[in-house]
Amino acid sequence: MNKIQIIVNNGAGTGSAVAVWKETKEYLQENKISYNAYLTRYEKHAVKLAGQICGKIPEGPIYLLVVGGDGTINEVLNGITDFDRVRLGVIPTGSGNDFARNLGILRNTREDLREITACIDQEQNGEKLQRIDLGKVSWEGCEKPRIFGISAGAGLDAIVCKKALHSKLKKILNRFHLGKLTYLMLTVQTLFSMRTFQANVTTDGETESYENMIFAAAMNLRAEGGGVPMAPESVPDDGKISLSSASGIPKWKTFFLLPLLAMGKQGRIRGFDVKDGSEIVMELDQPVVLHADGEYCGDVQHICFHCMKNTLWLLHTCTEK
Ligand SMILES: Nc1ncnc2c1ncn2[C@@H]1O[C@H](COP(=O)(O)OP(=O)(O)OP(=O)(O)O)[C@@H](O)[C@H]1O
Repeated sequence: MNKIQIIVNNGAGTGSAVAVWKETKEYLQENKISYNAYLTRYEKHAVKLAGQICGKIPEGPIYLLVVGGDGTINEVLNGITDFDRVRLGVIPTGSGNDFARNLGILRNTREDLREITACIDQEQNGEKLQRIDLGKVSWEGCEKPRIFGISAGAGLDAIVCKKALHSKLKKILNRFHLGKLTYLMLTVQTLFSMRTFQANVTTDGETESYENMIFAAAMNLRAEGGGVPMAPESVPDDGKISLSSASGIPKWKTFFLLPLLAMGKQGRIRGFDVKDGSEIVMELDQPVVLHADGEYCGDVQHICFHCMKNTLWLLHTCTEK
């Protein structure tokens, strides 16, 4: 069996990452499981590390664990060069952990590791692992399409993600485990200050126009932003992206509807819409902030979301949450 490879972001989350990594090492040593660990040293380092790991294991499955949050997982997904051979395990240590939460990955390190090692044994015994879709987003002038595990999107949530990346408030509130409050505060502030936009959305060849759009989130999994179910019916391996959008709703009304969105009860509200497709193209009337798994991509007008069906093998037995 190839050794387990582990990419660790010790700076993820609210300070618990170091303790989780210590517990992970203890578990692996107790169970005599050999591994190579790589600690991320700077932003985007995990992209490079994932690529190097794929390159140095010439054959057989690559058992790759990520000890980190959604940003680190996104970087790893963008660095993997051989999805057919990689089997990904996640030990969540971030502040949002939407990837893990959506897939029902437990937030108990030892339980997570037991599941991961059981999946490796399962594969060694010839049993199939679970595979999920990934999303890919490209835009005008992008050097390389960006892969996402959870979601990518334009408008309100993307602007909030961009602001949160450099938010001093988030760093302070994170210390008190109140990071989510930053998102709430930024969402309300951004909702009232942002310009809405017009969008032509083509879903698998069928075009629809939306006036005064507030956000459009292309969901690979069900929820983003710390568990907000933007696409409550989304299925992780159906070969489809769900584009969840809000448009034509007065901002004051949207403000009062946000709690319903947080509860996944937006289904029957006029102005909220979910469209499923394997390829979704958006043409916007002005540059709008775009994110992929919470990472800022650019201010863009032409966006293409594509579903990479059944691309990622997981070292988890997923229960959709
Ligand atoms: N040594 C490092 N120094 C500075 N930044 C780093 C380092 N290692 C990783 N990073 C950056 O930290 C960012 C955040 O990490 P991560 O997403 O794992 O944690 P998080 O933001 O707390 O989690 P979540 O996204 O689930 O809320 C990543 O986008 C990555 O680029």
